[in-house]
Amino acid sequence: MTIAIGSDHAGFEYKELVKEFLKEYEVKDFGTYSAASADYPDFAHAVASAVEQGAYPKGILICGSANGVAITANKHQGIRAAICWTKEIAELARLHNDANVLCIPARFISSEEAMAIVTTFLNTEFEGGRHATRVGKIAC
Ligand SMILES: O=C(CO)[C@H](O)[C@H](O)[C@H](O)COP(=O)(O)O
Repeated sequence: MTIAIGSDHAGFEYKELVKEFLKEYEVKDFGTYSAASADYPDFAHAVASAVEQGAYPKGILICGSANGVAITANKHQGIRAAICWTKEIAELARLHNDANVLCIPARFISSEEAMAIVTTFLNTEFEGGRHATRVGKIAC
């Protein structure tokens, strides 16, 4: 599985750690490529578009609070981007919401917590059933 990843400057360090951590995956990095100040929509739209078009099954976006990248990614019809700050929330985002983009708040969790969230997000399947009915009603 190839994962799409992107961040702004606030998420740059964690993005590099996630890439290192996900050695068993291929990772397509949509930037940013340094810790210099950058605008989160540039990277969130790039990752969201790639996932929406089916080029990658899942994406990971990282900024300071995760709000900016999540708000941006969720503008895309085919995207269900979830802000996750614990692995339990990440598990529910997959089980119940079939989230296809994980949004990590780098300024509010440790790197260890971030890696646990990534692992859970990538290894949890959608539960379907009543949740599929609800997910089907999200698009407007
Ligand atoms: O988009 C965000 C908040 O909604 C992210 O947290 C950004 O990383 C943050 O706004 C960046 O802030 P900075 O003061 O420019 O570093």
